[in-house]
Amino acid sequence: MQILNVDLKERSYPIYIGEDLSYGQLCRKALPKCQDVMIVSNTTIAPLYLDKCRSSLEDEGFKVATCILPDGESYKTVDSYMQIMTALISASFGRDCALIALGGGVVGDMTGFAAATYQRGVAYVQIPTTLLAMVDSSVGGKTAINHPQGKNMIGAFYQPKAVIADINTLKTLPEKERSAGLAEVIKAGIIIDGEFFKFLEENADKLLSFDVSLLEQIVYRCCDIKAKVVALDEREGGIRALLNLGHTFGHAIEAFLGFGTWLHGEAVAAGTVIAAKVAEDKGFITKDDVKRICSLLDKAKLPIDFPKNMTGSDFMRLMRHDKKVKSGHIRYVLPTAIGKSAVFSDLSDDYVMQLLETMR
Ligand SMILES: NC(=O)c1ccc[n+]([C@@H]2O[C@H](COP(=O)([O-])OP(=O)(O)OC[C@H]3O[C@@H](n4cnc5c(N)ncnc54)[C@H](O)[C@@H]3O)[C@@H](O)[C@H]2O)c1
Ligand SMILES: O=C(O)C(=O)C[C@@H](O)[C@H](O)[C@H](O)COP(=O)(O)O
Ligand SMILES: [Zn+2]
Repeated sequence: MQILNVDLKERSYPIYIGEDLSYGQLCRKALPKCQDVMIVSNTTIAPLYLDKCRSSLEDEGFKVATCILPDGESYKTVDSYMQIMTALISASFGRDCALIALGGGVVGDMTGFAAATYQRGVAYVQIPTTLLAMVDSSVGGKTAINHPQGKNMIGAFYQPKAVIADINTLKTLPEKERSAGLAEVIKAGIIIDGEFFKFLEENADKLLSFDVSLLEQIVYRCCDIKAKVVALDEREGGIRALLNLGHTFGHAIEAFLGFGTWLHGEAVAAGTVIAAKVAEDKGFITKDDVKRICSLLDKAKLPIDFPKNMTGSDFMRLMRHDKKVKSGHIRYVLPTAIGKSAVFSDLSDDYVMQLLETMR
């Protein structure tokens, strides 16, 4: 087992990465005085991992309740959030309880938001079971639910007490979901770590096979990058915005098609290509680097084109809700090389809209 630390002073926490991790023991370490825990999961993950998780927690003396939500991005809603609240209130859980998010990014984001708000804040632990959740969403404390008009519009920055990434759970993850996770992995390389991007290129043929050692290296490297970025800028005042590469365009795609039509990772992949092409048009990045980005995403079986029924003005309308908008200006994260990126706030709406039209 490998351990990383997210260094946030009194809100610091460990990330455990390995195979067949003992959830109960690691949760006990994170929640030494806690008795009541509620595992939040969904109807796909529960039959696979709930029993193991529950008995491991019970072995450590936790009293365990469960809340099983419907599966999918289309359920990352206020209704599901209310379902968690109702389960907590019905179980008479108090401020000393903790939530355990057992699942992918959807379960993790919703559980985190429920923890942030139940009785004004209770502890929670992330047990990510998708590649995307292991490399990105379980770390850093961004928690949220969607609003029909925009992605993650209701949420909070609220850090977990620990992250427990058990690589073995990825064995049951469908290939399409593995691809989606790779979008965030490749993103990490593009924005900040050119060496890592090269490593991914060198291993491109193996990225979609179940290679425990490769997956563990990837999860470790991504968590290390994210932990460092979050430690520098917990609430996205500066460098953390780089983790949003591809998301301004990607979130617009998700909202346009209806949440759950494209996977988050798929939308981020297509959004990353748009960002790279905008950067190329502006002369910030070479044609060759854009080619490398497209080629690696393509090898990971991710879309590199956005839905062609989406117009430039559809993008602009939806991107108005981006959380990086400041004083009415959409701010774009653009790659400037492989391993380098920056935020640009001086791109006019007309310019971006027309460029998007030429990409259709
Ligand atoms: N908070 C953050 O920093 C952050 C970062 C990235 C993404 N996100 C959010 O994460 C969400 C996407 O997460 P995701 O890609 O994990 O999607 P997801 O949570 O929907 O999980 C993907 C699918 O895989 C299933 N699944 C999960 N684990 C499984 C396993 N081990 N075996 C078999 N099936 C399994 C799920 O039930 C679901 O059907 C989006 O809502 C996105 O906005 C948040
Ligand atoms: O952790 C971050 O910061 C990120 O931006 C990671 C993203 O991959 C993630 O999808 C995040 O939820 C997007 O945040 P949002 O603020 O644009 O909703
Ligand atoms: Zn993302």
